[in-house]
Amino acid sequence: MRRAHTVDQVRAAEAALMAKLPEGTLMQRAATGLAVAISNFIGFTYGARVVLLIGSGDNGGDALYAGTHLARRGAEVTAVLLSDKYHREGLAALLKAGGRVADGGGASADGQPAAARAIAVADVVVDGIVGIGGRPGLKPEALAAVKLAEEHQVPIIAVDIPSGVDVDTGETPAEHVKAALTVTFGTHKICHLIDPAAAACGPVHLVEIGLDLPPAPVESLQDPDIRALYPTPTGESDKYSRGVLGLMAGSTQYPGAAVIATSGALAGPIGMLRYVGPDPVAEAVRAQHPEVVAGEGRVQAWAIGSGLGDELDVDKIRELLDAEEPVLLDADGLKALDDSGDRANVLITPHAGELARLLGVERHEVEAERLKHARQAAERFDVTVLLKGSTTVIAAPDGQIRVNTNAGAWLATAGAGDVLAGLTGAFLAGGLTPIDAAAVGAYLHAAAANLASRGGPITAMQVSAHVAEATRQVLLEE
Ligand SMILES: NC(=O)C1=CN([C@@H]2O[C@H](COP(=O)(O)OP(=O)(O)OC[C@H]3O[C@@H](n4cnc5c(N)ncnc54)[C@H](O)[C@@H]3O)[C@@H](O)[C@H]2O)[C@@H](O)CC1
Ligand SMILES: Nc1ncnc2c1ncn2[C@@H]1O[C@H](COP(=O)(O)OP(=O)(O)O)[C@@H](O)[C@H]1O
Ligand SMILES: [K+]
Repeated sequence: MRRAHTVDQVRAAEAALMAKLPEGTLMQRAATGLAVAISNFIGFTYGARVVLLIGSGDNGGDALYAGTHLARRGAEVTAVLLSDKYHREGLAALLKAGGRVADGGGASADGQPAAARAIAVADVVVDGIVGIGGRPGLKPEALAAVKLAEEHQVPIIAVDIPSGVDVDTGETPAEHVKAALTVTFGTHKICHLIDPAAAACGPVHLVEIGLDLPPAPVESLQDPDIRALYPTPTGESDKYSRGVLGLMAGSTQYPGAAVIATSGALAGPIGMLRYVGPDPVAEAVRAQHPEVVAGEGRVQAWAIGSGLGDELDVDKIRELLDAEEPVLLDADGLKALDDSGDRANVLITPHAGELARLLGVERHEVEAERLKHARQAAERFDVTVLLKGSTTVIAAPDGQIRVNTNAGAWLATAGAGDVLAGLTGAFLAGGLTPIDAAAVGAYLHAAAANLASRGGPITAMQVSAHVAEATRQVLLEE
């Protein structure tokens, strides 16, 4: 499990730990881990050219002490001070180890400010501008230094967070660093998991510093968590006890959606699938998937909505929403959602455009503030929300958040959402709660896509065809 905590939680845990340790211990732990990560990233230390962008807080202190370690091992370390306020002891240590300070203003022999020259030829720039104390955006001097690194294609390693992003929401309302690697301390922060900020982090490397943390408001499940949650059949299982899913998807307008959602559902943990829809569509489904039973009957959960188009029986869907069995509501089916009734067993799977319509806002607003809007919808409709996109945000009505970050961009292909609806519906039918079904479904969907893609284009049917192998890898790995 990857866990992300809020800034306030991190600060409280840090204060509790600092009270027990000699002064400066935590920063030394952070800086040592950071120095190792920088060395590993560059691939060598002796002679490496490292520029540190130093802001006014402890984030700059981390960078200065990491630079000190590197300078002691023969790196050419240059600090660029972006503010009159900076970590004095950190800079003194760096200078003592042979590092230097480059002035942003004063021109050197070739007429360029020394800072600009150092950045242009650096192997790596370290972003110690701001950490968890930062507000979104970059001040002009910081922005200029960051732009220069980008212009010269010098990779930036972010200390704790890419400066300029909103740490607790993952929003990026202003200019920010785009890191090749982020080295964080103690726990993940929310911006490491939620787009668009997550995309600005690059890979995130966590350095343990010994914080004792409360339960995390945002979690991201990994292989062992999926293994623990998966409803694996036992010797006692039969096709009914494994779960039967009712699927209401596809239409004469979009028959393919029914076939694709079926392929997703059959790749899940269920023992049987009942398809409910127009006869010609049911025929198409059975032609591809002869194991499917057509027509209504007893089910443990419903997946409703993918590709229904205009052929939407709103009354019927509302009846099922009001019934006891859990319901996954996707795509066109979302038009039947209203904010009345007990919906604790309902999971909705909108993309940003569909969530925008539900909330009466613009799509770009949802994309910019994904966490906020997923939470809002969960609260307002009393449902669990799985918001699709490059990172999938799952919000439960009780405030729990899960994020799935393992999807590659090749998954953005027509019909991939239908596969997800079928597959995730199958986990509801297999007995998982809406939030667990959503997390396991999204994870295995993305893992299957990665297996199918291996860096190249894929179709939705190829995604479902790889779910079994992705599942096997997760279940058998130890
Ligand atoms: N909290 C922890 O558990 C630990 C924190 N450490 C480091 O300390 C950092 C937090 O240090 P601080 O609390 O000093 O905060 P920061 O280093 O994030 O700096 C905050 C300062 O920057 C200024 N500032 C805010 N937004 C700005 C912006 N957009 N542009 C320019 N200046 C801005 C503020 O006025 C404030 O003085 C962490 O991110 C981490 O790097 C580590 O040393 C180890 C442990
Ligand atoms: N940039 C991206 N990177 C990774 N996954 C993505 C990206 N964009 C979309 N996805 C995923 O691809 C799927 C697309 O679903 P959806 O938008 O419903 O498409 P469709 O309706 O064509 O099936 C979802 O699982 C979504 O999370
Ligand atoms: K930073």
